Amino acid sequence: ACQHRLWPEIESVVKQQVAWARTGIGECGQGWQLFAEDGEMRMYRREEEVDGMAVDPLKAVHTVPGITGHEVCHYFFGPQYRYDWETTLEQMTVLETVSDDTLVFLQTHKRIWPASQRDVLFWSHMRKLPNENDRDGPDLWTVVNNSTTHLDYPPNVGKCVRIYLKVCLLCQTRVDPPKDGAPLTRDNISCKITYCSVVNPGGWAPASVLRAVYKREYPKFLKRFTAYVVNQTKNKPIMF
Ligand SMILES: Cc1cccc(-c2n[nH]cc2-c2ccc(F)c(-c3ccc(S(=O)(=O)CCO)cc3)c2)n1
Repeated sequence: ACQHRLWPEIESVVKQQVAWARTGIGECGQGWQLFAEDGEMRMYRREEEVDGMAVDPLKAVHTVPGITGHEVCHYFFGPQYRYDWETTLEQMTVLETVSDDTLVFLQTHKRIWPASQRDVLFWSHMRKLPNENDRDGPDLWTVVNNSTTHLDYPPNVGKCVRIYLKVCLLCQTRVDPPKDGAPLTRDNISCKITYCSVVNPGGWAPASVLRAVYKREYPKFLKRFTAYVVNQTKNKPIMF
C-alpha cells in the first residue's frame, strides 16, 4: 500500500486530521457553538459558508463506557457493518481495496428535501497511533474518511450531487484497573471519542435546511453508532 497513488495524500491528511481532532474546543479559538448535549456527548459546530453554501465544521466529543478505541474504529471502518448503523445510507459500494486498512467507498444517501440526492466518494483509512501523552497507556485509534476521485465515477453524472467531506474519528481508550488485581472486564474500560467532520454539500442546498438536518442527524448518528458498538461487543473478548 505504500506505493499506492493515494499513499502520500493519506499520510498528510491523517496527520492533519488527527492534529485537528486532538485540538480541544477551547484551543480551537472562537466561533464554536455547543449545539447538542446528551449525557457525556457534546456537539459543537462553527457556522461557515463557502460560495454561499453552509460547510459548518463539526466537532463532537463523547465518552462511552465498556468499549475500546480499536473496537469503535473497527465497526466504523468495516463495510460489512455500515448498513446496520448508518441510517441515511441508501447504497454503499467498495470501489477499491487499497490495503487491509484502506478502502475507497462510493455511497448514496437518502435525499434531504428539497435539495437533490447526494453521493460521496471517499478513501477510508484506519490506523493505530502511539499514545504520546502516556507511553505505557493504551494506543489511540483513528479512522479518516476523505473525499477522492475515481475515473469510473465522475461527479454529478447521474441524479446525485457529489458532496465533499473530511471526517476524522479519533478514539482514546481509558483503563481503570480493578483494585484487587482481578482480570480486566468491560467495567474497567471506556473510550473517549472525538468525531470531526467538514461537509461541502457540493451544490445548491439551503443553508437553513442543511443546518436543521445536521442538528438532527449528527447527534442521532453518534448515539446510534456508539450504542451499536456496545451491543456488538458486549459478549465478546475486549479488542485492545
Ligand atoms: C450523519 C449525518 C450528518 C449530516 C447529514 C446526514 C444526512 N442525512 N440525510 C442524508 C445525509 C448524508 C448525505 C450525504 C452524506 F455524505 C452523508 C454522510 C455522513 C457521514 C459520513 S461518515 O464518513 O461519517 C460515515 C460513513 O458513512 C459519510 C456520509 C450523510 N447524516
